[in-house]
Amino acid sequence: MIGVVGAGAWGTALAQMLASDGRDVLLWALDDGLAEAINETRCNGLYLPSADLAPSIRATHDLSDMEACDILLLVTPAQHLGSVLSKMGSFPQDLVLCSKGIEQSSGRMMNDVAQEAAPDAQIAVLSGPTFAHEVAEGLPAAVTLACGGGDTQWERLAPAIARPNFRPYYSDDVTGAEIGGAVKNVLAIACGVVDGLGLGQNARNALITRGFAEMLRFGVALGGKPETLNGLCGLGDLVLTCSSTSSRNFSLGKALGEGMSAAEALSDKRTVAEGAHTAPVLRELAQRHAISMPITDAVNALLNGEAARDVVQGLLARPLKAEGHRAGDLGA
Ligand SMILES: NC(=O)C1=CN([C@@H]2O[C@H](COP(=O)(O)OP(=O)(O)OC[C@H]3O[C@@H](n4cnc5c(N)ncnc54)[C@H](O)[C@@H]3O)[C@@H](O)[C@H]2O)C=CC1
Ligand SMILES: O=C(CO)COP(=O)(O)O
Repeated sequence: MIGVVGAGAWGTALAQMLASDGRDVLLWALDDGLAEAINETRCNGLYLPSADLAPSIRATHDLSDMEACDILLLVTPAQHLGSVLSKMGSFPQDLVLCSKGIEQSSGRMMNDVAQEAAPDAQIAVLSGPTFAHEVAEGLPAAVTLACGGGDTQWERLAPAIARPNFRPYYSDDVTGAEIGGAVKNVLAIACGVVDGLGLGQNARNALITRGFAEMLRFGVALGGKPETLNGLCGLGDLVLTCSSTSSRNFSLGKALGEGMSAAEALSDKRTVAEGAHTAPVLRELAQRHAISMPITDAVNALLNGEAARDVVQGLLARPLKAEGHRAGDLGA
């Protein structure tokens, strides 16, 4: 049986997608009341109210129930993955990371967090342009499934996860896949700001393109492959998240651009805008590796309370330079 750890919007949507052909799915919810409500009403009213959940999904609040699963999809917010895994007694062979972020307290990617908790498990990363509500509706989507265990892990996971409208593409680049998902959330905040300030579509697409250059510089410097970042979990997810108010990160940026204070915009604690948590640690890592990431710096300035117009002005006033970059080039 396949298990999904985390019953937010994405965990619930993945459970619904996996159960679409009648297969059993066990969904772990942090909140006892939520697990009960899902089992009784077939609805996750807190995080994905629009979906009428399939009968083969069963929710539980008891993490030890997840030990019955032979594959676990991990879908907690990035900052909570370590604490949830530390409460689990044993793990199956395959752990599939679906969270998008970097652990603030340690600067570690989710892969390192999971590998420490479960040293014998093989880690894969599922990431791509996938708004939860669309996947839950059964609309077509494609993702990168980066398998640390290579071809043999892919052969186990692909048939367990693929469905007619949900297409995983194989990669062996766990690092690149993780970096794409984590960095695009920070860049989506910047694109939301441009929208909130009414700066137009030219500006937004300039920011997406220059943001992608940042993602590529950072990803390659940390060991990811350019072709991974050019794919669904990098460019694909960046374009989706930077173009729609369905994104919590884009919406957070938009609110900042419209004049809301960072403190107020961050006060919704129920749903997660991962970019706000990843931005400071991403900046720290970039500085440590001497990688130029001006848009990431700008998002940090915004989250620290600097006025949106001043931050944008600062980006536009940077010295003029060549656009092209080579893989491995850390300069801007
Ligand atoms: N919503 C989406 O469309 C997508 C989300 N993701 C990623 O999936 C991850 C989870 O996001 P969502 O499901 O959207 O979350 P959400 O914003 O819908 O819900 C918040 C989740 O955080 C959990 N939570 C809060 N405090 C916690 C704690 N102390 N320990 C453990 N869990 C805690 C809640 O139980 C809930 O599951 C994020 O990393 C996100 O970037 C990835 C792809 C799509
Ligand atoms: O990761 C996502 C789409 O691929 C969801 O983006 P948000 O977390 O910004 O809503």
